Amino acid sequence: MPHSENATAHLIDGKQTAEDIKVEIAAEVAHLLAAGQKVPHLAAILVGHDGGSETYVRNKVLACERVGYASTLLRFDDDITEAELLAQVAALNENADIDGFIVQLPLPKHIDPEKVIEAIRPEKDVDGFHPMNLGRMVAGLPALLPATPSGIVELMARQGIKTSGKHCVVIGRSNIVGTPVSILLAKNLENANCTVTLCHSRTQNLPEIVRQADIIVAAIGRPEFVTADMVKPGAIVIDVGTTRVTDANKKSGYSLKGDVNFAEVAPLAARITPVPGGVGPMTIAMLLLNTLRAAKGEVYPK
Ligand SMILES: Nc1nc(=O)c2c([nH]1)NC[C@@H]1CN(c3ccc(C(=O)N[C@@H](CCC(=O)O)C(=O)O)cc3)C=[N+]21
Repeated sequence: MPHSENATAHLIDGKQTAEDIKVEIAAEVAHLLAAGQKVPHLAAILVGHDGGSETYVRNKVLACERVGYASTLLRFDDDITEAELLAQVAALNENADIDGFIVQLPLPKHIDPEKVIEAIRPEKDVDGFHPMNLGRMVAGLPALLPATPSGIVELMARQGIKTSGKHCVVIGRSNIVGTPVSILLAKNLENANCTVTLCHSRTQNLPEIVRQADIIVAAIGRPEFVTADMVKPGAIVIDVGTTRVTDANKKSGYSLKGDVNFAEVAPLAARITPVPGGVGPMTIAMLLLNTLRAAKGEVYPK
């Protein structure tokens, strides 16, 4: 179905799909309550005052309220020491009421994110960033899966996009998105079963490789990096980018730009995710799902 006439008819509605998932989670929470059990409890650590991080963490807390979870937000100034932050992580590890927690990234430069992530108990690591969860994911063992990558797989599955056997080109090799999504897409998870090519900043002939993709996952963090000349007509385009750019016409003072030049690429694509309203809301829905799985001891029995 190449060359769509209507620029919105072929949008992949991540916001609606995330809503559907939240409704399913809320029903499970109602069951837990009816059975006299405690509701899942998600905690988030936010260090500093990065505008984007504040928005995402606030969205996560709001999403908890929506599905009936308990939530705790721990805020610290960006002069918190690494030792203090590690002590906060240890306290959440020990707190039996907390089922899962995240430490919002990025962290200030004087704090080593790897050290902080490794300090999180794998069974409470609802971001799926701990090496234990990453290793289990790679090995195909039950694991808490990172939210954006599993959200991308879930989104395509729920939108009826057939990915099995297709060539997926992932652009970007970050620990949070590019690397894990390339692994998940190659697995049988939700019948993903893609043939995956992972491109990055050192890739030669990148446009030529991306043009071979049936499915493009753009996770570079550079606004409008993917242009029309890189897209095969009829491709599926998943845009993971959410860069804030100043925009005097917006009340907030900024607008969100994806990694795909939407105006150019949308007319070529069979299906495409918008920014906002695509992958972002799915990330939050999958975080909630991970929290439920952690609370139920699904991956690491309690
Ligand atoms: N420990 C940790 N875990 C993360 O999962 C994590 C993180 N750190 N650091 C930053 C990135 C980014 N991220 C997003 C989550 C939701 C939206 C989202 O909901 N976006 C909305 C728009 C929100 C807005 O208006 O800014 C949308 O695309 O429709 C975007 C980005 C999670 N991350």
